[in-house]
Amino acid sequence: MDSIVIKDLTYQYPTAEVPTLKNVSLTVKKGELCAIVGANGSGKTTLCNAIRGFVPIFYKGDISGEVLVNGKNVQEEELGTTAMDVGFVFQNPFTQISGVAPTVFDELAYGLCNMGIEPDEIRKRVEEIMKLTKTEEFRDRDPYQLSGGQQQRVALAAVLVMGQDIFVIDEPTSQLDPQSTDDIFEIIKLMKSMGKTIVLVEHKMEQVAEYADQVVVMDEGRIVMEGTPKEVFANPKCREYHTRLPQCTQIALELQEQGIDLDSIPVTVDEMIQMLQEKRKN
Ligand SMILES: Nc1ncnc2c1ncn2[C@@H]1O[C@H](COP(=O)(O)OP(=O)(O)OP(=O)(O)O)[C@@H](O)[C@H]1O
Repeated sequence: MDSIVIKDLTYQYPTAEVPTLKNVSLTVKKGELCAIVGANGSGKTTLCNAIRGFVPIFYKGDISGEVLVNGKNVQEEELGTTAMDVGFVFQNPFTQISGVAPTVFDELAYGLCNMGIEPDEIRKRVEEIMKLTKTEEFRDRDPYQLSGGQQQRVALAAVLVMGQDIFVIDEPTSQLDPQSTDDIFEIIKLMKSMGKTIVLVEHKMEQVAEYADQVVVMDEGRIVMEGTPKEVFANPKCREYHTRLPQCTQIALELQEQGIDLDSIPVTVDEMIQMLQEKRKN
């Protein structure tokens, strides 16, 4: 089953002279992680905003084509209704925090309280998600006094607790150090294991190669490449779109350019190890 279906979407902001999204078509299957990559300004965030219905309902502007989320046309929904189906995580966790909850526990409970869920059920769901996301250690702390990485973990836990099936996560690790980035990807891995559908904008290609089922490369508002991480990153065309490659892919391509014969181009460290082991055997 498909969670998100985008059909020939063209969108222009009211103040822009040209469309920001041009004839974008994309299908994300239920339970899969679709990574959107591409240069700054290529339209990744605008595409995310189209999935959650903010484009055009909030931003206005001209739109043609369709965005279906769980079979519903988001342009026909009222602003905010799509949030019942799609959980959204922003680049800056500071903007995600409600500002009304004195502790991390209350922050996680806040959205559920607004939905009118029974207190016992709220407590149960919050405890469970805090355990799964390893945010228990912050439970009594003020969300604003956490580090950026800790805040981002809380932001992910706060959307996960709401129970939607689809998450749109826009550059969650852009301000984080390597350890905090790994912590965020542990939660993304957890979301995948729970069968969630994820659209992730991310510039860290090692993690994209490891976790994505589908990679979409955007350039100047168009989808210019699409496929599995291997299909996209091992294709030399990828380099034309200002997209950095996973480090091991980069090394393999450079070895090949130096005349070293490789049987395949790896996109993850595991694949690279396997390839070198097989080469040693032959
Ligand atoms: N509210 C707006 N009004 C007019 N133009 C906008 C608006 N928001 C974004 N744009 C323009 O749309 C284009 C795509 O922006 P968008 O933020 O979607 O790109 P992006 O790929 O997410 O970039 P980044 O990697 O820098 O976050 C840019 O040229 C940007 O200036």
